[in-house]
Amino acid sequence: MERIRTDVLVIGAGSGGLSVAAGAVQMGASVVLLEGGEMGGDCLNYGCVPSKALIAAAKVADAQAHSGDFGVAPVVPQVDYAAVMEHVAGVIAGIAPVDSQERFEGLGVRVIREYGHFVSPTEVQAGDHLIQARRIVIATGSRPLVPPVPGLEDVGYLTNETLFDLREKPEHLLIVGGGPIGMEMAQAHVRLGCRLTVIEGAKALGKDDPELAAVVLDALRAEGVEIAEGAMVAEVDRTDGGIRVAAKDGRVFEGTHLLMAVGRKANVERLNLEAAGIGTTKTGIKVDAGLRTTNRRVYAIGDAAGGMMFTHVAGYHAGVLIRSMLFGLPAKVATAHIPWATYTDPELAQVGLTEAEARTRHGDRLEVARFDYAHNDRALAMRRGAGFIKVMVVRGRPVGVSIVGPEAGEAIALWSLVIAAGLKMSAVAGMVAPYPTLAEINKRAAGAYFSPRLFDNPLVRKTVGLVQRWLP
Ligand SMILES: Cc1cc2nc3c(=O)[nH]c(=O)nc-3n(C[C@H](O)[C@H](O)[C@H](O)COP(=O)(O)OP(=O)(O)OC[C@H]3O[C@@H](n4cnc5c(N)ncnc54)[C@H](O)[C@@H]3O)c2cc1C
Ligand SMILES: NC(=O)c1ccc[n+]([C@@H]2O[C@H](COP(=O)([O-])OP(=O)(O)OC[C@H]3O[C@@H](n4cnc5c(N)ncnc54)[C@H](O)[C@@H]3O)[C@@H](O)[C@H]2O)c1
Repeated sequence: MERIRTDVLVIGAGSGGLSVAAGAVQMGASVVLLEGGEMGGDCLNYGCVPSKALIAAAKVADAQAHSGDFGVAPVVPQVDYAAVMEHVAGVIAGIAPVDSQERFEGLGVRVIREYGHFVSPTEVQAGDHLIQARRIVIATGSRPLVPPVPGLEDVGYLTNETLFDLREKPEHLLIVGGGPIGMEMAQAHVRLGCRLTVIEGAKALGKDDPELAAVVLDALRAEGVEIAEGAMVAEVDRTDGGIRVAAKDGRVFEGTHLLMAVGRKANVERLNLEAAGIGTTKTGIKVDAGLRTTNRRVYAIGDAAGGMMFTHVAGYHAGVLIRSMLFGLPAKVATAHIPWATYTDPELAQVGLTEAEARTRHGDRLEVARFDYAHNDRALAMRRGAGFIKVMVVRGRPVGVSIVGPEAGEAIALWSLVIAAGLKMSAVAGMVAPYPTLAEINKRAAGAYFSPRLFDNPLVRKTVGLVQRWLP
């Protein structure tokens, strides 16, 4: 057994763990990084990167099929599914060097390719290594949650960890779960020529504002995705031609392949947390506002901490930790400015409170400013005028923004800054966006907030009248 002493031990080399390791080592700490699976974690290998690469291929197919409106003869896309998946693998391979063992060793990190588990409050064993660390960061991520549905294990099913290994196009893909994974993969596959059924136990895209989710669901249905809501899966079995899924209310769905996308489970079981006195919650490792676990020397970040499960959250957590672990400065996580986006077409994006949440919290003080993509010239030039922005404003400051429309995920970033910096709507109104851009939607929403105050205001009219009389 090799004994190692280090300042910082990071368990898990995904989005969160890599950011902590890179930051800590470059600021002078000695760092050991453990990874039992693939360097880069879920995002690079089975999550964001492959899903967005697949979505990009599907967009190309969709553009071929719908080019007629632009005066370019449409064609029925000839999709080589295996080649599409090779494109996905190629994108992963292109990004992989940034997350690789070689790169991190080059930075000075000691990388050990083993799963780790606690043997005491300050020690972790990984293979033949016993690592004692002043600070330990758990960044072990999450895996697909697979519910104990009768018949499921016998029929064989896909998850995000196996989907991108497929090389034969599914003829009829059944997706259980209408969250972001389910809806992104549904649209991508229907555009690549699969039949598609989403079986959702409650409401599809249920974590988003229902008014915005409806725009996305309508678009997916129009493209041929069958979306069954209120269909909680009860049983699964094999038929001659494929797979049958029965819902609790008696509805039955048949297809050739089954993708389970019903949520995530934090990776905590392997860690032997009891040995370190680290507590858990229903969703992950218990942490305080500074991401400290119930063991003061140990932190948990990213999906393992069980909160918002996004790559940019794991990265944000890493930044907060660097501040507190390396400099001993007080640092707390905030959530009000954390955006998320679902990369369907149209995209769905949110930061801060939804309208319903803002109404509950702020009551009559809430004002909602809206603007439609139907009045955004760039969107019209692209024939993509469906969608809108809603800005929830309290006393002149945005407390939440919801956007559905083309590239909504790009547009939401500005509002994260606005909320993080506590800026007012006047700051957004004062910005100049180049014409014609989709980003103008943000300024126009601010304009929509101020226009009733300026245009229908008797005081403003009277003042302007007076000033005009005095002006030479
Ligand atoms: C299909 C899909 C699409 C997604 N798309 C997006 C998106 O578009 N945008 C977005 O922001 N987020 C997206 N996400 C979420 C995103 O992938 C995660 O939030 C992010 O990867 C979390 O980072 P992490 O560092 O917490 O964990 P991970 O990236 O999962 O890394 C954890 C690592 O720890 C390792 N590990 C686990 N246990 C141990 C142990 N005991 N010892 C050593 N190593 C261990 C694992 O092997 C893994 O490599 C998507 C997720 C999925 C599944
Ligand atoms: N664009 C992005 O940023 C992105 C994309 C994909 C995933 N992610 C991350 O990964 C997480 C997991 O995504 P997800 O879509 O798996 O989970 P999710 O929890 O967001 O959605 C799962 C859906 O499955 C439904 N469901 C649960 N049990 C069911 C059952 N037995 N039968 C039928 N339906 C059932 C739920 O009602 C829910 O709508 C997301 O919450 C997000 O954090 C992010």
